[in-house]
Amino acid sequence: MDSKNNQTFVSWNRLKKSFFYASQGVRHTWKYEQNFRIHSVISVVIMVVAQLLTIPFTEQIILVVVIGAVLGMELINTALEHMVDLVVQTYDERAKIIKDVAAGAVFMFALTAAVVGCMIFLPRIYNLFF
Ligand SMILES: Nc1ncnc2c1ncn2[C@@H]1O[C@H](COP(=O)(O)OP(=O)(O)OP(=O)(O)O)[C@@H](O)[C@H]1O
Repeated sequence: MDSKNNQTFVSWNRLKKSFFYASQGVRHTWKYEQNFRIHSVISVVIMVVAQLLTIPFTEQIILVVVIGAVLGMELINTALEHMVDLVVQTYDERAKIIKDVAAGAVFMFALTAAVVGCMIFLPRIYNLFF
């Protein structure tokens, strides 16, 4: 950790370190969290299909925002799980509530993303066949 006194407006070194630590967090989550891997792969597939179906740019932006929200929520959920495990080593009803509610938040985001995906893709897929 370098000193935060004597700060310049932008320290490229600190910015580089921030990206590095953040990427380590993403890598850790990718390695240990199955849901994150599933959501990431689905996200790539969705964006590829959006290109193939030539979905308008504004709707693609909506997809990117929704996908980013789901993946970001997965990362926060993972951080919360680790924080709970750090503090609580035994069964605790409050730990259960924290983990379950955080998982519920991911679920809500994923559900919202699925609804948005259906609203964008279903009419196009329907038009392809009928
Ligand atoms: N210390 C605890 N006390 C009580 N219940 C717990 C505790 N730790 C985990 N649980 C329960 O087990 C569930 C799974 O917790 P765990 O930490 O294993 O998450 P996980 O299986 O890794 O979840 P995910 O697959 O989303 O990463 C929690 O949602 C919670 O209901």
